[in-house]
Amino acid sequence: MQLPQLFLDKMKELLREEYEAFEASYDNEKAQGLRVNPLKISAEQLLRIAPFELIGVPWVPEGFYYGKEDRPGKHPYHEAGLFYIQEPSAMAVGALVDPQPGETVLDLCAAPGGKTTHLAGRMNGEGLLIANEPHPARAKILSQNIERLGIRNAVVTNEMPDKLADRFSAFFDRILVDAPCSGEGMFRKDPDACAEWSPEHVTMCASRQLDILESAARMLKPGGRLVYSTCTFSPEENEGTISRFVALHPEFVIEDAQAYEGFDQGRADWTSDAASGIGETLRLWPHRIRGEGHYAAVLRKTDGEEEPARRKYAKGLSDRKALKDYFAFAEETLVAKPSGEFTLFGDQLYILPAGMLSLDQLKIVRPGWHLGTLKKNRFEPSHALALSLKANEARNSLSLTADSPQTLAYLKGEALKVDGPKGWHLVDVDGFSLGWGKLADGTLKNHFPKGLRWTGG
Ligand SMILES: C[S@@+](CC[C@H](N)C(=O)[O-])C[C@H]1O[C@@H](n2cnc3c(N)ncnc32)[C@H](O)[C@@H]1O
Repeated sequence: MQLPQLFLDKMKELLREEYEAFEASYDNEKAQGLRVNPLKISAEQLLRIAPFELIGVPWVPEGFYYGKEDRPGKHPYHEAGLFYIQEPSAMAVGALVDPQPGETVLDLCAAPGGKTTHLAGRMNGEGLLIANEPHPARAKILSQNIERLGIRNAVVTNEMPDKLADRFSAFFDRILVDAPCSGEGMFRKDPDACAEWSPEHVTMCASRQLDILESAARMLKPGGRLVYSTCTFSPEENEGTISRFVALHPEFVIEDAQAYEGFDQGRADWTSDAASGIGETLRLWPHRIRGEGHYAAVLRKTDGEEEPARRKYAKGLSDRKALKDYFAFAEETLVAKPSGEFTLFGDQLYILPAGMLSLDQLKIVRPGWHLGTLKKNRFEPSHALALSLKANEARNSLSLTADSPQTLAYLKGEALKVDGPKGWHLVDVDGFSLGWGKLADGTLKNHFPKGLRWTGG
């Protein structure tokens, strides 16, 4: 592939004796990975049932390489949210954030959701996860991935970081800034990143990264953890950005990020005025590990303003009479009824994650766990609700197997001939929910979303 000559010249000067191995890595086969979704299945179980060969990624227990010929993204298990296709070096970042169940966590540059879904898996449905993405179309894809993975406790916002910071000052236990960058580690995957590259673009990215970190700093609680990552190699956007940030914010210290065999350290000699501790940050190189490359820094906020004494929290619906059709649906269809603070966005019904602040004046793509639509005199469950349920959590289900023609027909949006009681049925593949169908007179009407339906043979 044709890489920008100025980029190659720069890497040669930086990497010296390692440069040849770095350049040669572009001719190697691309490492392809998937990360198991613990909200649905354990790694051991996926290894037992997956029809493709999976080999563990050494630095994350949830991560696996799959083979060149395999297409896990085109398997029904992908539709059931059992895993997320993710570049293996990117998996190191979620592990560094290390969120715990019950915490308050922000993913500030989140689309398409590789890291958000990793964080959500580690939080195990407990606590509040806010995933933000300023580009509207990308925020929608992020929201769809949250839905497919069955995540209940995430809110998706579509804001610029400074606008969020005005609402969420000193609010989060952990924040991830997976910053927009010049994408030098994406050149093999994304030809646009290669075409867009220029020294000026690198400088522009570095300045934007510092702005984003400024907002992140305001939103972190004292004692909180901030993880910064990029998929680029340029020192300006890595050691440079972090050193400038720490110089402006003495209340932040760089912590030792856990390195695995093959990981390299941040280079103090690649930036002027390197922050103390820059050598504790991580560089992942495509010629040293099986992955495209990444940079990551872990910082701790040691001091700063505490949470404001008074906060405005999001309020649930007080008039539950408006939800009578939903309650009737839940009674008839669900074994365990979702509980929490209900909220309506137009006719869309959600449950707010506990501890969510007021959503007023913010652009919200997903205010929480999406239950469905209040229609005239009836309730229609959402795809998100289906994917967040275990097969045995619905009173009626239709169990299919991955290789059955009915599964393919269902994913294509066809109606199925089925015997059983009238009403909503949760369709599952090998015990993992896939979507809804509504049964009447021996025909299951297909409610797999139109935009997700499989086309072709
Ligand atoms: C490296 S990507 C994030 C990848 C994502 N974390 C994942 O793992 O799937 C950076 C994201 O930041 C978004 N972005 C661009 N400008 C931004 C800004 N000023 N503030 C926050 N995010 C921004 C981009 O649209 C892009 O989706």
